[in-house]
Amino acid sequence: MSPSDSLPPSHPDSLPPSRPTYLGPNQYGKAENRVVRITREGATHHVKDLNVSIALSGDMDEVHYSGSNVNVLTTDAMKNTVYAFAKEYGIASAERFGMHLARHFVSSQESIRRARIRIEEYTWERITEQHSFVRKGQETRTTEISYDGETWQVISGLTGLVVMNSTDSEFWGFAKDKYTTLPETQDRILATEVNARWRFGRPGDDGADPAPDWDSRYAEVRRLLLEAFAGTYSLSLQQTLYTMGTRVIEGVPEIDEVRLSLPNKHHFLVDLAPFDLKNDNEVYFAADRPYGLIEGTVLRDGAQARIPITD
Ligand SMILES: O=c1[nH]c(=O)c2[nH]c(=O)[nH]c2[nH]1
Repeated sequence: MSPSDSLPPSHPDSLPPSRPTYLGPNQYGKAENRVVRITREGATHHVKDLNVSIALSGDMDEVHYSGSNVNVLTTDAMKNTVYAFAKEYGIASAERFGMHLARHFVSSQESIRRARIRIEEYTWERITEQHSFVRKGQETRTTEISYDGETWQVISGLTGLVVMNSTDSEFWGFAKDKYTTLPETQDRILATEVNARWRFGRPGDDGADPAPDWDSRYAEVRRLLLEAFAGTYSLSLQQTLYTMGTRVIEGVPEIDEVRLSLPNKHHFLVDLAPFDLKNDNEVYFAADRPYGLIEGTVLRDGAQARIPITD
């Protein structure tokens, strides 16, 4: 039974007798507020990444029956509260943050009797000591093998490897037309989900060439991709893509081609000025769509592009 099921429904006696329906359990709120909070300890950054869903209930008969909004705290205000609290109080833990929000809504609004805060937390592990992170949860390893009786082609890869640099990323100097509104930035979060495929130029055929050790190559490519992402001071995701591909080609002699598809997981600084709070690159809205999609192939000198462009 969800908490809302236990709420007493509006009593039919309180309605005009002619009314054929009455309002049962109800709740409302802002779902999936994606908040990323960066805390800086010198050059060492800490990340909290939450998906916060708020559901409030209380004296909400009138808004349903007559449309009167006097008791309605806007879902927009709920969203703003998440971001403002992230700045003002930080996010020590999802539980503490959720309790803080729930208490706030119930105690600050007379019409709100119950608050349910659901939080999903995405955990980030460090790639480097300071500001590069990989999201916990296994990526998917992929491979595609073709053989025509003579020639082997092996294209291996990974999908869903989510990484973030909480600094060392700029984006400015771009072309501007009359629809360009994106502000230039000298310090932004750079986050992406690495989707990579790499083609072995010499896959071996149980004959002359010994086959590569597939598992150790996979581990090596993954490590090189992460190190290149973390270690690149980025002026664009395109530049980071090229560096990542190059690092793999340089590091693994059997690989001739790397294709990367990198969605730009945008993190927008939240404007906290309306609440008299300064956002010093601390509180971000993690948007899930639309997203930039940066794709490209990096080739060893002399190699042909053979990885199909499927995305
Ligand atoms: O690294 C980026 N490359 C782009 O092409 C682009 N376009 C955009 O709006 N933001 C970004 N960021």
